[in-house]
Amino acid sequence: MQNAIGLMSGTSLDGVDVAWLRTDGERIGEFGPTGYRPYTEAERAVLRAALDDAPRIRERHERPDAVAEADDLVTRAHAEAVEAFLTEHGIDRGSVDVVGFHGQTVLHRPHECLTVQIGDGRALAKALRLPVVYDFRAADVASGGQGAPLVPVYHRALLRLADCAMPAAIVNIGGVANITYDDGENLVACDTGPGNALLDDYLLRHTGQAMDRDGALAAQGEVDAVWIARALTRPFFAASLPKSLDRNDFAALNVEGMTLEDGAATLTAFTAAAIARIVPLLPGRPVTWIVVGGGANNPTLMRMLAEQIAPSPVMTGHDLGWQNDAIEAQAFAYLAVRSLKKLPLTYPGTTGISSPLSGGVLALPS
Ligand SMILES: Nc1ncnc2c1ncn2[C@@H]1O[C@H](COP(=O)(O)OP(=O)(O)OP(=O)(O)O)[C@@H](O)[C@H]1O
Ligand SMILES: CC(=O)N[C@H]1[C@@H]2OC[C@@H](O2)[C@@H](O)[C@@H]1O[C@H](C)C(=O)O
Repeated sequence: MQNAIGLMSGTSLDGVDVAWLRTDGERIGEFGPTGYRPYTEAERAVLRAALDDAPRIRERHERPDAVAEADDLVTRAHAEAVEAFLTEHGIDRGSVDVVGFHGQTVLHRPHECLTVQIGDGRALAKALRLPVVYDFRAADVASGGQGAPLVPVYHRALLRLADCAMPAAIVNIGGVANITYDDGENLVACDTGPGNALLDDYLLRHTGQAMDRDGALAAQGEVDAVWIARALTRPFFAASLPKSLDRNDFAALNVEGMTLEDGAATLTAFTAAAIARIVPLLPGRPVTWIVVGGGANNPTLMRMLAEQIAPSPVMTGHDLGWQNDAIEAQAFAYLAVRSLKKLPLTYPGTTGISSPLSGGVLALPS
């Protein structure tokens, strides 16, 4: 078993999640503390500017304009996050075997063999004086895979530990939402559509708030079912599995003519309806549904999803005692250990590659 620290900066652009995990890359030995280092408003503005400039990237190592500034920022924020985490929890640096560093995705176009995660793994290894595994998506995309989602293999380990009724589905609702389906034999996964990013962006534009906290606005609005039916005609929803998304693939959809409450309700319901849309494409109908990620903290979204999935009950990871907001960070700790052991990170059912594939790049501190 190895002691790993996982780091995730997700598509919500809210901050860096940190998690400690003990694992041999197969089984979860022990969960540890978790941490969070939020981005400041100024840092978020730089990351948003990087998302705007990233579509100019043609080769994955290019860092045009704001992307270069964001690259340094992401490395620095992660180094700070780990240092604070080690201090806060009294973790001896020498006891950490590896750090799994996802970085920040600024562009994801697997059909063009292009996925870009910024943040410098080698600089982070040097700053932390620890081995760092980074660039988890590149090998998969280079082999013709979607390069996402990567968490399914960790979700499978969580399901085994929880001993859930099969088939089971874990739905992660971050900026983008994704699903892992596990029936004990098949491991199937894909992105499902928007998670919270469309709603977050809408709230930011209209209220200056970063999110619809506790789904309060959406709870007061009316869902525009016609708008949702139209949005669901986009080709992504009819496409077969596997499939993945860039954060901004749905950014052109807007609810600008609606009241603020109706717009929030409609975008929230769109996330739920898009998740339900995946069910007929899965090998079977899940009997266990577990929601993880920030979206699980939004009761309006949870209610709308439960309506879509009924009669199966929908739980959150909290209900199972999981550290719900740190699961992706734990996943990158787990994937880092798998990478060191050259175990597969991705499978034909999760990203569409032809055979199970390892990935990640190791940077040593010196
Ligand atoms: N109390 C809450 N009420 C409503 N929404 C919430 C609440 N807490 C978190 N969220 C939503 O969850 C989002 C953060 O989710 P999460 O941390 O899973 O995203 P992420 O790490 O960017 O994920 P990913 O990489 O999967 O896109 C916030 O931006 C917000 O939209
Ligand atoms: C390209 C990219 O960074 N995708 C993210 C994003 O956020 C959620 C969803 O879209 C998922 O596909 C992925 O993140 C998680 C960690 C994953 O790869 O499983």
